[in-house]
Amino acid sequence: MEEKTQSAYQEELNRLEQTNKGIDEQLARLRSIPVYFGTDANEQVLESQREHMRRNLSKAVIEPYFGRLDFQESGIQQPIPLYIGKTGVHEENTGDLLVIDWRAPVASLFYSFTGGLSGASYDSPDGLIEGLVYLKRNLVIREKILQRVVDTYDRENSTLAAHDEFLLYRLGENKDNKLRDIVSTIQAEQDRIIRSARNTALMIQGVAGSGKTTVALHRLAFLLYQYRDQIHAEKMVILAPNRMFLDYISGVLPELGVGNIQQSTFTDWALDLLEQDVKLVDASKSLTTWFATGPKRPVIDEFTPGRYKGSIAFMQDLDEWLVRFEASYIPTSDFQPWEGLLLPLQTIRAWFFVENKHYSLAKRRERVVARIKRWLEMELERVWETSRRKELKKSSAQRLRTFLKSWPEYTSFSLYQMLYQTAAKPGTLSLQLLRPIPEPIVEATIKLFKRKEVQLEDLAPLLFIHIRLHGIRSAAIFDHVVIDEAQDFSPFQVAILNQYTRNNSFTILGDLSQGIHAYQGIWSWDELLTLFPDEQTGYFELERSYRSTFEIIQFANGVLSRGVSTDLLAVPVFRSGDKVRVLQTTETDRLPLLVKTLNRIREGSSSTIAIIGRTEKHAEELDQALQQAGFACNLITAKQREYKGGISVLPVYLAKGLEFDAVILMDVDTDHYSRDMLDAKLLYVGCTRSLHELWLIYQNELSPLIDTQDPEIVTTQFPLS
Ligand SMILES: Nc1ncnc2c1ncn2[C@@H]1O[C@H](COP(=O)(O)OP(=O)(O)OP(=O)(O)O)[C@@H](O)[C@H]1O
Repeated sequence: MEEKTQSAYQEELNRLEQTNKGIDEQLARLRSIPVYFGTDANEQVLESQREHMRRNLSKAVIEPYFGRLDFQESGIQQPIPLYIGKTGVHEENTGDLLVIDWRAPVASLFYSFTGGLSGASYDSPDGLIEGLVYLKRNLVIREKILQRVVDTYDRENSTLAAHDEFLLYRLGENKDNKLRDIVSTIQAEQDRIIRSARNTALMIQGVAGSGKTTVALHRLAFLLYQYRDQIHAEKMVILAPNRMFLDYISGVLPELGVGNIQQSTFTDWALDLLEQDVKLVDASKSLTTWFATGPKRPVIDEFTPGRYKGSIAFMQDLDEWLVRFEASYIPTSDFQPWEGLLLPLQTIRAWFFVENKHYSLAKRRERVVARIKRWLEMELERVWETSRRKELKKSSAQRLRTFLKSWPEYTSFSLYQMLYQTAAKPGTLSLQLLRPIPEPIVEATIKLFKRKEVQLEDLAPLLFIHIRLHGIRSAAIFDHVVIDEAQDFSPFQVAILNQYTRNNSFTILGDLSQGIHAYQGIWSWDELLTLFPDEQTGYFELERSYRSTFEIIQFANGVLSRGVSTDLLAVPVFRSGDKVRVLQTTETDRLPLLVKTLNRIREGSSSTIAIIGRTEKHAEELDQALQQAGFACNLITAKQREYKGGISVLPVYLAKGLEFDAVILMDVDTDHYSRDMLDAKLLYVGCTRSLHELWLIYQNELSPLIDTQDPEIVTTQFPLS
C-alpha cells in the first residue's frame, strides 16, 4: 500500500473507531431507558422520539457513513472534514455532528462537486455558502469494518481520476433480487433532480439504466427530510406498472430509512376509489393482443381505444357532456304528494342548482331528496286529523317513490354506460357527445359492459365521472406522486392524478425509447408537460446509463436506431465487459444451446439470469423446456406479484424496469423481431435489462434490427473455454 493511502486508511480507521464508540454509547444509554407503555401524551412523544433514535442509530452503527468531504467555508481558517451517511448522528454531549445526513444542504456538495480548483457552494437555509473543497473521499464500511478508502478528489494534486473508479467498482457488483440505494455514488445530474423543489411537476426523460427509478425513490427520501413538516410519507405514492415491479423496488426506501409511503399501480388505485364498481378485463389477454407478432398485431393510431380515451380531447368532451347531463339531471315535473298540495319544480330546481350548487352531484341529489322529505313531513304535521294523516303519509310516500324514479341515482359506471348507449343511438340528441365517439370504440366498449368489464383506458374517464358525482375526499389527496414508466400513462390518467395531488407535486419519469405501450401511452413529453402551469414544471434528461456494460449499451443503441428515428441514445459509463454474443442455431440444437449457455453463465458470478421470450406463450414454452432440463426457473406472467430473482423466464414486455446480471434473448429472428418501431423498442428493452452479460440466440434469419459487424462489441462465437 502506498504511504499516503496507508496513512489515509489509518486515519479513517481511527475516526471510525471513534464514531462507532460514540454511537454505541448513545445506543446503550437509549436502550437502558425502559420503554414507556403508559398513557401520558408527553411521555408518549418522548418515547417515540427515543424509538426513532434507537432505530436510526442501530442502522448507523453498522455503516455510519460512506463519504467524507473536507470543506473550508469562506471566512473560516481551515477545512473541516464532513462525514456523510444515510442518517445524521450528533455527538451526545457536545451536540456536534458526527455524521451528516446525505439529504442535508451541506451534503449536496459531496454530489455536486465534480473537481477543479475553483470554489464550491451550496444553498443553505441562511443563503448561499461558498468555500473550497480540499478532499472528497469514498469509504466502504461493512458491518462496522472499514473495507475501502478511495479518494476521488484531493486538492493537493487536484485530481479526480478515482471518481469513476469508485462508481465503476459499485456498478461492477452483481445484483441480488432487489433494487438497491445509491446514496454513496449519486451523480451530479441525478442529485439535481433529487433535490428539486417540491411543488413542481418534474418530468424526467431518462435512457434505459440511467437511474430514473432509483433517483425517484431517493427524491422521496429527500422531500420527506427537507419538508418534514409539510409532507407526510403516508400521503406520498409511487405508481409503478405492476405489483411485481413494486416488490422489486421495495427494498430501497427502507434502506434509506423511509417507511409508510404508499405503493400502487394506477389500476389498483383507481379501482379502489371506484369501490370495485367495475371489473378490469384480464391484463394478459390485452397484452397478448398488443404484443402479437407480425400481421396479427393491431394498427396503432389516434383512434386506438387507449389513445382516444386517454386523450385530453376526450376528457374535454366528457366534461362538456357532464355539464349538459348535470343541467338535465332534475325531475321533469312538480311533486304532488296529494291533491291540493304541490312542491313546484321551480323550487326543487332552486334547491338543486342554487342552494346546493357547491356540493357534488350525488350529494346534491341526496340533500334535495332529504329536503323534499322534510318538507313533506312538515306538510303532514299540518294535517290534524290522525286517520287522514296516516292515509296521506302512506300514499304520499308511494308518490314520492314514483317521483324519484324519474330522478335516478347514478354510479360512475352507470353514467359512463349511458354515455356509450347515447352514442350508439343517434336519436337522443340532447346528450349526444359534440364530437362523436368512433363507432368501433362504442361497439367494443358496450360489449364489455354486458359483463360489467372495462379496459384500463376506461378507468380515467370513470374516475372523472366519479369526481363529478362524489367529489374528492380530502383524505385521498396526495402530498406528492411518483409515476414510474410514465411513458405508458395517458395524459387523461395524469390529469386525473393531478386532481388528487396538492400543488402539482409530481416526479414523472420514463423513457420514450421504451414506450412499448404506444396504444395507450404518450408519444411525446409535450402531451404531459401541457397539463401543468409552466412555472411549476421542470424537465430533465438523463443520458448516461449506469446499468449495462459499454458493449451492451452500444449494441442496444444499434438495435433501437435500426427501428426508431431517435436522438435519445444512451451514453455508457465506460465499464467494459464481455462482448455481446449472437449465436445462430438449428431447430434441433436450439434447446441444447440454451442449456449450454445457461450452464456457462452459471459458471461465472451471475446470480440473476433472465431468459426472455417474445410473447407470454413463448416464455411458457421456454419455461417448460427448462424445467424439464432440470432448471429451477420462475416464470413471470402479467399477474405476478413477487419478484424472486434466480433464473427468470418472461416475455420481453414484462421485463421493463427490471435488471439481471445476465440476459438470454431467445429466438431473435425476423419472425419475432421485424424491422418496425414496436419490435425495435421491445428488443431494446430486452437488451438493456442486462448488467454484465447479453446473449442472443436465433434460428434461420437474424432479426434485421441486429447487426453483428462490429467486432469490438459483438461476437457470433460461443466462448471456447
Ligand atoms: N449513481 C449511481 N450509482 C450507482 N449505481 C447507479 C447509479 N445510478 C443508477 N445506478 C444503477 O443503475 C441501474 C439502473 O437504475 P434504474 O433501474 O433506477 O434505472 P432506470 O432509468 O429506471 O432504468 P430502466 O428505464 O431501464 O428501467 C441500477 O442497478 C442502479 O442501482
